[in-house]
Amino acid sequence: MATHAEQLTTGLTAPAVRLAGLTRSFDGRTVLDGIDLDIPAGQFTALLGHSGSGKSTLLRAIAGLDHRVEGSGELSAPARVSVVFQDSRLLPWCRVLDNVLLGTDGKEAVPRGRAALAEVGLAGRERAWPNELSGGEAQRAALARSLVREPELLLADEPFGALDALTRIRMHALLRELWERHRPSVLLVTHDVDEAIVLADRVLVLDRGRIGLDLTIERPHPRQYRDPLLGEYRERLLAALGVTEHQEAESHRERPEPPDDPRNPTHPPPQETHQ
Ligand SMILES: Nc1ncnc2c1ncn2[C@@H]1O[C@H](COP(=O)(O)OP(=O)(O)OP(=O)(O)O)[C@@H](O)[C@H]1O
Repeated sequence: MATHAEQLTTGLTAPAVRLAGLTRSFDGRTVLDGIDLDIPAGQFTALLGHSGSGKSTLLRAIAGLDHRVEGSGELSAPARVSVVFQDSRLLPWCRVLDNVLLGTDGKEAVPRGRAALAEVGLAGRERAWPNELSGGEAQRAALARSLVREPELLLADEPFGALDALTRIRMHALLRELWERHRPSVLLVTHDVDEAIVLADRVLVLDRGRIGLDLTIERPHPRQYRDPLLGEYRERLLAALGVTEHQEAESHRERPEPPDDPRNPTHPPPQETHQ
């Protein structure tokens, strides 16, 4: 198993991520059971799985945050990796721009930070404190913080999981737009089948420590949430998760009717939830 330092020196290779026999156990319980996976450079991939199936464990291993990954696995990742979590992890004592610039240096960092904030729709909020931001705005700032590092690989662990449904839909559009502009490889961990199908070009299902389904979504973007041609993918993913349509609908009953085009919501702009 390569150390993360070794991984960092490997630079950008194709594929962006290559896992071979990746294994992780906790107290003798195997969570990741010899995972083989290539993620080509520039691909937008989503990872679905039940709670506790090991999605975050896999993401942490790829990010180099877990040094106890076992097995004869080989893990290569590109040099610049950014991770976005469900909570924005902004430092409360730093203004928004300073949060975005954390860990960067050089005189060009400040304009890059400002540009990243503008890209996520937070121009003018540079001097705000994190507690003055809504949940959605804080996640926008977290995305700006990851963008400023110009990542070759963006790892996102349920980045929209704590947001209300309308804000989530707007963030889907934003993330996809950012991907189209910068083309990093993306691995998005999510519980939300629709989020995976609308955003990603490939959806993986993690099941009993292995990749149980590896599905390429062949529909052009922007995708419409109610596109009947996405229905077949949805059914296959739900079947792989062992979930019925009814159970899935019950799991997020609060979800509003989605707009047909996520970039052009027909709903009035929602007020993003304050933390
Ligand atoms: N540091 C740890 N020590 C012990 N067990 C752990 C640790 N980290 C994860 N686990 C266990 O590994 C399993 C997978 O956890 P993980 O967080 O990767 O799942 P997940 O698919 O991301 O779940 P969720 O969707 O609920 O976030 C769980 O059973 C969890 O309890």
